[in-house]
Amino acid sequence: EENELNRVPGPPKWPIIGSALSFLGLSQSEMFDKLLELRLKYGNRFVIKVLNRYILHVYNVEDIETVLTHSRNIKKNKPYMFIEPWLGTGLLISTGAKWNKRRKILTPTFHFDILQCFMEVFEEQSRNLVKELKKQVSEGSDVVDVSPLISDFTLYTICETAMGVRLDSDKTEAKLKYKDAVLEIGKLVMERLVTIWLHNDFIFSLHPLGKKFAKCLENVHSFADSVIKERSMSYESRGEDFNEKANSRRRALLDLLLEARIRNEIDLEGIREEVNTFMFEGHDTTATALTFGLMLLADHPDVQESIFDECKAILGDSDRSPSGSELNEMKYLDAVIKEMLRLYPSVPFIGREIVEDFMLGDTKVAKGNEVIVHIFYMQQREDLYPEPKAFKPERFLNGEKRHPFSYVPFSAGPRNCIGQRFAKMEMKSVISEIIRNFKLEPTQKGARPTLIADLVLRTTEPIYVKFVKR
Ligand code: HEM
Repeated sequence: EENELNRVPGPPKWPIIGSALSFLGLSQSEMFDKLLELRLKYGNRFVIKVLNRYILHVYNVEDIETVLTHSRNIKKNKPYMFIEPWLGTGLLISTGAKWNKRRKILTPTFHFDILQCFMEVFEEQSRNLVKELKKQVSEGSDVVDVSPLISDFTLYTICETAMGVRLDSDKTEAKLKYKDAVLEIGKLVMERLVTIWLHNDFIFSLHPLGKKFAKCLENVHSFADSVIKERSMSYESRGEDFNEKANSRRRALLDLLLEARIRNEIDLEGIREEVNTFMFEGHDTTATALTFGLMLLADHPDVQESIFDECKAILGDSDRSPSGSELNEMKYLDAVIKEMLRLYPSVPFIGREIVEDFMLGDTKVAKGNEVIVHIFYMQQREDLYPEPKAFKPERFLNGEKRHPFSYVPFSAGPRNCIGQRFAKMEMKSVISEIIRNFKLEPTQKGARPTLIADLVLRTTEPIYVKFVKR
């Protein structure tokens, strides 16, 4: 039976190698552009064939809805296997019964009440970040490379909330090594993706890139292991007290896992998988969103003033931090964050390997094929968002009707982002704190960085923002 995807347009599908030549040796930014070019050339559904794999790329809202809401096609596609040595089959990568069970164990961590308890940490870390920025500004370094500073903030926050561990100064070196290794892993994985002979695990392990990868794994894993060790020790020493109400703030995701281990629902290897998964997903995605977000704000003083006014209306002249419910009242800031994630969704595309045949309109997508959902480009379609490149938070304020799947920065359906409410609260906390203390200015008005395809959306050059004290 012919594979119906063979009939879908796309770059030439040569025997054996398929379309691989179109991608050979592309840099990460060329790769990003290539996907746009192919869409312009072949339309909102096209197929890339790599060796014997058919990979269907979709940009239509209806197609995206069909793919994301399928209850059994929840398996991640092949490239996710390249990060499996790092994250294991934790929540992001696992599938079937294992995924189901883990999602059940972990869901309570993101319950509304627990998020309220995390507020204290968001607040403290937001204040620390502002303090650090003030220090830099008073020393004359008012133009800041935002990404490293922001990713410190999100890493401290995820470690203290989800892992129950504070990153004190004695961990500075391990933290830096961890962050460098995460960046390096992204580059290595993308390079491997466009170099098909390195898809083979054995060849990769012998290649210099594979050796570098192994070194990075040591660094990320040893950081995660030290966090687990520290938390297990305090968990054991607290004994029965641990569940008392007074300690509830401290009951982090890692504690749920340690408790599940006592009930034999997860083993130590399983805990490592989830700690590695959440440490990465919980810090890098949010840092990316905030970095692009600050860049957009710097370019839009009017939006900054509206955020400032909203904060003032809710908090008056007080300089205390907003509570969880006050953050919930900040509807304008909500719309700002939505618009940031429309233009710069931290995860620009996601992939599935099809395990059960399904129909996409009149095209059968058979078991074994792969589908890529293009969040980034779909959210910039002119027919969905007039003036798609413009940063206009009002889009999300005036009750405009739009298809629910035309906005999916956190994905949707059964495998949506488990941390989305966490991320939004964290972003609101830190953006409001920054805007209450600074006016942001661009170094070059209207400039937009070159984007690259990586584990999350990144740029070829650092993003600089000028901070001026209010
Ligand atoms: C602005 C910030 C964030 C964005 C844009 C984002 C986006 C996403 C997206 C698109 C997915 C689906 C990925 C895929 O199918 O491959 C996802 C999954 C996931 N996210 Fe997030 N995320 C964010 C923040 C967070 C945070 C703060 C956490 C943890 C505290 C987190 C934990 C996860 C996990 C564990 C998954 C896998 C869920 C599953 O498959 O069951 N994310 N996220």
